[in-house]
Amino acid sequence: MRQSKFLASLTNLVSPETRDTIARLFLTDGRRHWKGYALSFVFMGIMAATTSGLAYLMGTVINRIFVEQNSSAIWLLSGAVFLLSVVKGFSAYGQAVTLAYVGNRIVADNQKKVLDRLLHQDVRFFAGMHTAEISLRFNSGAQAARNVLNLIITSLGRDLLSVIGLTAVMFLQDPVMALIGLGVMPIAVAGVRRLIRKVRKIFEREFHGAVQIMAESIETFQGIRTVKSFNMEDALRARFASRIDSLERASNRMIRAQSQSGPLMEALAGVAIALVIMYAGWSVLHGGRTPGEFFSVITALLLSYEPAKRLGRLNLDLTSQLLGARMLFQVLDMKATEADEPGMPGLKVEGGRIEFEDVTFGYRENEPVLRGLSFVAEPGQTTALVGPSGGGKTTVMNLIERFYDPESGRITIDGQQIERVTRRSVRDNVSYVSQDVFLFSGTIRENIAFGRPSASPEEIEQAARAAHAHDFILSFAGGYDSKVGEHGAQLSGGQRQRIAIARAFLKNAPILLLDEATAALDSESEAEIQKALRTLQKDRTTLVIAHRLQTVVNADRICVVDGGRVVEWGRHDELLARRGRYFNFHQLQFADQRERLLA
Ligand SMILES: Nc1ncnc2c1ncn2[C@@H]1O[C@H](COP(=O)(O)OP(=O)(O)OP(=O)(O)O)[C@@H](O)[C@H]1O
Repeated sequence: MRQSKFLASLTNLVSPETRDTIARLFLTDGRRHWKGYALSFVFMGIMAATTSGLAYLMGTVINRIFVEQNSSAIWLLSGAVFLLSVVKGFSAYGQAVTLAYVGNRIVADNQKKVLDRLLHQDVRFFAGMHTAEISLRFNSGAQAARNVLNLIITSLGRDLLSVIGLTAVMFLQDPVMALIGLGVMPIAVAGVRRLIRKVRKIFEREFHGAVQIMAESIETFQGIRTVKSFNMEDALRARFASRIDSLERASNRMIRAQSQSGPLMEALAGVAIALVIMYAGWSVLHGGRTPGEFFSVITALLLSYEPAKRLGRLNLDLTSQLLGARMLFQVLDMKATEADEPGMPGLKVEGGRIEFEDVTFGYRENEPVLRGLSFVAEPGQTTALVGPSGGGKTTVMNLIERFYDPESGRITIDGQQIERVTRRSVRDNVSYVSQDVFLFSGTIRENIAFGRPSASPEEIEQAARAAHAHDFILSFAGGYDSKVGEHGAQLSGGQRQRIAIARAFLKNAPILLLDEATAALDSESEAEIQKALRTLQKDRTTLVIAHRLQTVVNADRICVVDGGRVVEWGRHDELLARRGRYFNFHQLQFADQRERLLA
């Protein structure tokens, strides 16, 4: 009972939240690497013992050499001091390297875990959190876990053991002097606790400021063409300057708050040393004490000053790191929003017939985008989705890919409801070629191989030929190994699309989702792409968001999507004859295109 009270009083020094975070870190990363930590603890023990030994020897040096004038002690004692210093140096090295190895492993492990967690999140999650915040959590969170553990381990190992050893030396030499020297410690601890809340608040603000600057800078550089063509540089410069300045002010406030413990510690150490000098001076001069004891205590006190200062600041230094660790845990604790139920079967595609039955879906609650949408895309045929902007065409594609699931209604492929099979199997059977092609920084070869990472160079080339991309790829000096630049910045729009088509050829999935480019390409490029797409569509169930009349005219079925429903469907001529929505839509587009041709 008494012991638990004692423990409670000790743990009351920190908040329950802090306690839980630390406990979790020790039980996970700490436990996993206990051998490494134990080894570094041994090194730290040796360091503490040698430091204390050095302080103890100081007393002997003064008494033997200076008071007793024993010349043989000179060699012995200087040899001992040298030896202790060498051992201390090596153990400091061992401790630093061991801790760094364990720490780097913890960072690497946590980064892998965070990445895994993030990859299990659905598209909705990424739409809700900025890339900058995700990457900051990814980097600083993982580092914070290491920093907390290392701070605590070094404080407990090196600093606390040193303080204990040096305190023992002080007590051995003169208990009264020791008590005077240590009497100031509780005041230091109380002083530091006051600063913690302040540091925490500033850190939170600093983190949000850093996220904002990172987010805006990413957007600025990604959208650099827009920035330049609208002459937005000056406005952006001013906006960045004010954000950066306020982050600078927050960092300064943080340093000020963190350093406020400095003057307090220095003053208290000064008081302790002055009191020891007063007492010791008096007792050496009048009380028959030897100067060696005095020197030993002063040396121990001076040596314990740095580790004691670090111990006093531990809680303060931990504050910001603990917040980082908590952010890490928030990511690690996220439920996988894309987890398939255990034991779910895979999708088995025969023809690839897609059916939407009365599907309702909205990205936000009570804001339906699809309102009871139904249609069928027959196997091996091309079904075109047309309709006004914002009508829900891309949303249909998103649901087939299972980026989102419908609120009600059923989506089936060959009779199997896609919500009842694994996401992986659905995506394995679907190729999506969108109008905004995403290329990863790397080579052209790597970007095509995204369609099937195990593909051989011959298969990659075959896919590129089918996509009418082979010739332009060879026209680059590096051929297939040419770099595409970040997001494919070094390729034209038409070239990027042909790379995307090559990816789809390589993937060879039975279902093809095609989001036709709206942007006008030059006619040669356009013709190449059309040819490539025609080959790609052969024998696949193709669902195409059509912007071109040509695609619509040739489609086996056209579905007019408006207001979240399919309002008309049929072949081109049937729909024209009906003189309904499609007819109007077609007239509008046709007139527009005629105008463009005449211009
Ligand atoms: N990620 C999202 N979060 C919230 N709303 C979205 C999201 N994506 C689309 N929407 C909304 O859903 C509606 C349908 O969008 P969708 O992209 O499906 O239309 P679309 O018919 O493909 O249009 P377009 O022809 O212009 O590409 C729009 O009102 C749009 O604002």
